[in-house]
Amino acid sequence: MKLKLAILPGDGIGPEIIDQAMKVVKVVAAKFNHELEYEFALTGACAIDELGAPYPDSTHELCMNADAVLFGAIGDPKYDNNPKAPVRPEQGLLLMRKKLGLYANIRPVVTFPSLLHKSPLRRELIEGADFVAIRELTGGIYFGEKGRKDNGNTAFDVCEYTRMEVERILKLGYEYAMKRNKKLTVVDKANVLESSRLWREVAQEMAPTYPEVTTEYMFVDNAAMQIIQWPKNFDVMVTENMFGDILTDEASVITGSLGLSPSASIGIHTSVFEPIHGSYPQAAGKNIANPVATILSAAMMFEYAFNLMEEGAIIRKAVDASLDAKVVTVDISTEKPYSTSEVGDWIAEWVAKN
Ligand SMILES: NC(=O)c1ccc[n+]([C@@H]2O[C@H](COP(=O)([O-])OP(=O)(O)OC[C@H]3O[C@@H](n4cnc5c(N)ncnc54)[C@H](O)[C@@H]3O)[C@@H](O)[C@H]2O)c1
Ligand SMILES: CC(C)[C@H](C(=O)O)[C@@H](O)C(=O)O
Ligand SMILES: [Mg+2]
Repeated sequence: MKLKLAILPGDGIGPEIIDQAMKVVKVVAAKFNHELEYEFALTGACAIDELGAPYPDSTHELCMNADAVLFGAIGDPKYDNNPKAPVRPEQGLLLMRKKLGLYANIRPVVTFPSLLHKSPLRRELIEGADFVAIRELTGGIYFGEKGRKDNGNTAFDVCEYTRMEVERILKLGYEYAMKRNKKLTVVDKANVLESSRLWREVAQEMAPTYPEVTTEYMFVDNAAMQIIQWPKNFDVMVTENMFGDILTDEASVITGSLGLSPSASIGIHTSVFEPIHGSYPQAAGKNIANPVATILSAAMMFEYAFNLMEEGAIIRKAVDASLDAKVVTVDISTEKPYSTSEVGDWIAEWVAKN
């Protein structure tokens, strides 16, 4: 099969982790006789520096013409620490999501048997935890009207959802639940927010269409607690943009490190595969960041964008083998940590040999 990819490394640790994922992608493509075609493009702070925009038109065109996009991370402290910056790297990510129609961000939360001791949570609570968080990605407060009034002394961000946006993401949630353990948890703040009440209303209307699925409603504050107290009670969780952002960083504590959490952003025009973490600027250029989230995002790319399940599976097996063999970065083991590139090499070699 021909695999045409757009590769967007981004900022900070982005280029280092994308290098490792690409080592693995190349080995998998060669092993299964796929024709791999890929091109790199700028996004984030590096794109602002070089081309004056965080998601330049040339990058968008490349993404539109690709079968799938592999994305690293964006963000730079020079913008994080300047609330008055007129243009920001994060705007590039949001614009990419909007322009590619990436309405659903699938964030699996699965524990790794050899890392159960790494989580601050008790083993018996997390052993066997396996759920999927589906985060709405192109609506809500991220994309509502925002601004200042009263001479800049009052600021506002509007949270808005249309029925169509809610139906679309809930439908995906139900389809996931049907393929899994038939339980859907709709997370909202319907006791306070009107936008959440629309979510709950639409979910209540849709639930009878999926009689085999148990629909559960949970307020987001409660969900934040239950995710880490009883993670095994979740099967598929669906929620709005910002709640999903926050809850899934929290959920990474179950697996042991934010550096292990991959995602797939399913789109109308193409799909983007990206770790859930950011550009981790403190680690940039040090060859210490965990590349596994990005490597597992590449596994999701084979599975979701190309329906190549064996290719995804071998990457997952290689990652499991690396964790079993303790070939891990410093966030997992401070005893004998491996570098980012050593972990990438080990996983790529394992795929080649097995
Ligand atoms: N999708 C994205 O591109 C994305 C996501 C989140 C944050 N950001 C941006 O990244 C920058 C830094 O944000 P932040 O510090 O809040 O979040 P971050 O996710 O970059 O890092 C938070 C912490 O998580 C850990 N971590 C993250 N990635 C890791 C990895 N691969 N290996 C090991 N440990 C890892 C580190 O302890 C780090 O201090 C900001 O500019 C922010 O806007 C971008
Ligand atoms: C950088 C930021 C815009 C982004 C988000 O909030 O969606 C990030 O945190 C993520 O999870 O991809
Ligand atoms: Mg986030």
